[in-house]
Formats: sequence, structure tokens, C-alpha cells
Amino acid sequence: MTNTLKGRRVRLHDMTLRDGMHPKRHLMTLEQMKTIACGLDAAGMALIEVTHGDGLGGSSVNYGFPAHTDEEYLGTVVPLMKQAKVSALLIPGIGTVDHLKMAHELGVSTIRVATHCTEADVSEQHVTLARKMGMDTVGFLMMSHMNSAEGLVTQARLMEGYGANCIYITDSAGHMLPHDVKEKLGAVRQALKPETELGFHGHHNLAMGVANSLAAIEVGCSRIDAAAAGLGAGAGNTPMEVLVAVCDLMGIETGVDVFKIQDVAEDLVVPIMDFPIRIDRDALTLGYAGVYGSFLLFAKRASQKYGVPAREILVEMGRRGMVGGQEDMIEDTALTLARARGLQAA
Ligand SMILES: C[C@H](O)CC(=O)C(=O)O
Ligand SMILES: [Mn+2]
Repeated sequence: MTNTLKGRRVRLHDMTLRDGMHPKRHLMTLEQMKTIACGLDAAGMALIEVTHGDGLGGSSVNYGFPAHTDEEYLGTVVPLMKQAKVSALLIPGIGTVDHLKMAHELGVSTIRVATHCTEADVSEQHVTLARKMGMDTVGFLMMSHMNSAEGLVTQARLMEGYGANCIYITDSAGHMLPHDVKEKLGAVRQALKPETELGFHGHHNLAMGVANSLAAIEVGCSRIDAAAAGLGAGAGNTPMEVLVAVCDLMGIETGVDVFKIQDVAEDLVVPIMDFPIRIDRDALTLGYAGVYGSFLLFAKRASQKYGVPAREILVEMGRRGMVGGQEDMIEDTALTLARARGLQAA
């Protein structure tokens, strides 16, 4: 097979300090943020995302309280960057217009307005304002496996119409396979204006992070998310150091140094993991059953509390079609399963 990607250029966007907040229960220290961000910057990373795992304003009972505020994290990292730009995620309804203005004032250059993949209409206010403020404005369609190619085209066009200059197809559950990625991103690429960029955010629950990213590049994606040592929700994001090495071998330009990013992953990120980020049966189930990546730790906690295996809770969450924002239903589901077991046993 010929390598059709040789000579292509992609902008890599690092997720370690935002998606990586999920497995850290949002408790990264400022020192950890600083060290990792500086390592990524020195490795040549173009964009680095920093916030609570659920984006600006995520600090809450529903999502978890972080060790520091978004202001503290951003205020610490942004001034230290020599060449990297810093982005922030914002889910309308969790993050407000005031959060957006705060991030802009602190020097955040890219805002990623995230909605469920059928709800792009709720992004209008934040996308319009970000664009008015001159920010690199991204529409981020989460749980994209739950919408068809045509459906995603409609949602992407809405975000583009509000002013987004880049649209992301986000595989929040790590459920998509390379042929889905090609079909969905290919359709969205065709439908958007040529100057609107296309991005892909992968999770590694079915070990497809790198393969899916390459499929995305093949159909015209110019921005790709990944995290050093894969630190992210579920089995993690696409492992950045692996993606960089593969791109290098394929002649895809990333601007990131192959060995420096390996060292960031190995020396700075692996040591701060609370548990190994790997495809254990629960993370695999997220991918298999199409469940939101950040539900993993909630399901493990509910499993301990109610004595129902996390895998069963996750399968049931997938069957019920639960999406981001419905974290409270995990405990509810565990309780229902526990009661059903009790009744059966009785
Ligand atoms: C808030 C989520 O963690 C956003 C994300 O990274 C995803 O949907 O995947
Ligand atoms: Mn993610």
C-alpha cells in the first residue's frame, strides 16, 4: 500500500493537562502543570489544553472539585510558554461567558466550545463571542459515534455558521473504528468551507487512537488531539509520543521532537499517574459499549459502593444511551442493578 500521507502537515494539540485531569480526579498540582507544560513546549507542541477535565467552570459536585481554579492553572501555565499556545475547553451550561472572558484575558488563544454531537445549537453564544474577541474558535462535537455522517454535517455546519473556524469530531467513547472515522470526517470535510479546519479527538479504549488519527488525516483533518503517555479519560487519549513517532516515520510533519516527547511521557507524565492508563476490562467496555470516557472512575466508585461490577454498570449506561452531563445517573444505575440483584437473589 502506498503512503499517501507523506508531506502532509498536522497541528498536534496536547490533552495531558485537560483530558488528563479526569484520571487525576482534577487534582493536578500547579507544579505538575508547570513542569509538563514546559516539557511539551520545549518538545515543539503547537497547542496545549489546560483546564478542569470538564472544561472551564467544571468544578462542581457533579464533575469533581479540582486542586486549583481554572484561573490558577491558566495563570500559571500561559506566561511560561515560549512557543506553544494554550487552549481551553468550554461546555456551554458548565462554562459561562464570564469564564470565556477570563480565559481570553489570561492569554488563552484557542477556545473549544464542546456540545453533545446533536446539540451544536447550544454553542452559538460562546462561539459568536469567542470569534468576536478574535480567538481561534473551535466547535467540538462530543460522542460523535452517536450521530450519522449526515447528522454530523448538519451540526458542523451550524457551528461553522456561528463563526467556528475549526470543527472537531470527537470520539469521546473511543468507540469509532477507522472506517467510521473516514466516513464521518470525510463527509464533514466535504461539507465545510475549504478554509474551515477539521480536527479529530480520539480515545484509545479499542486501541484505535493512532489508526483513527491517521484515518482522519487521510480524509483532510489538519488538527489532531493526543496526550503524553495517553493520560486522559478511559484508556486515555491517543498516546502522543506514539503518534509523533508514527507521523515521523510516515513523513507527516508535526513539528514535535520524537525523543523529547517520549521523555515528557516517560519522565514527567507516567510518574504522576494515580493508576496505569491501560485498556483494562472496564476501559475496553467503554469503547465496546460506546460509553463516555470520563464515566470510568465514577463507575468504579459506584461499583465499590454497591457491589455491582463496573463493567455491568457501564454496559447498562451504554444501553440507556447516557451522555456527558448525566454523571449522576451512574450511581442511579448502580443502585438499580444492585436492587435487581437483591430481588433475584431473594
Ligand atoms: C468533557 C470531555 O472530557 C471532553 C472530551 O475530551 C471528550 O468528549 O472526549
Ligand atoms: Mn476526551
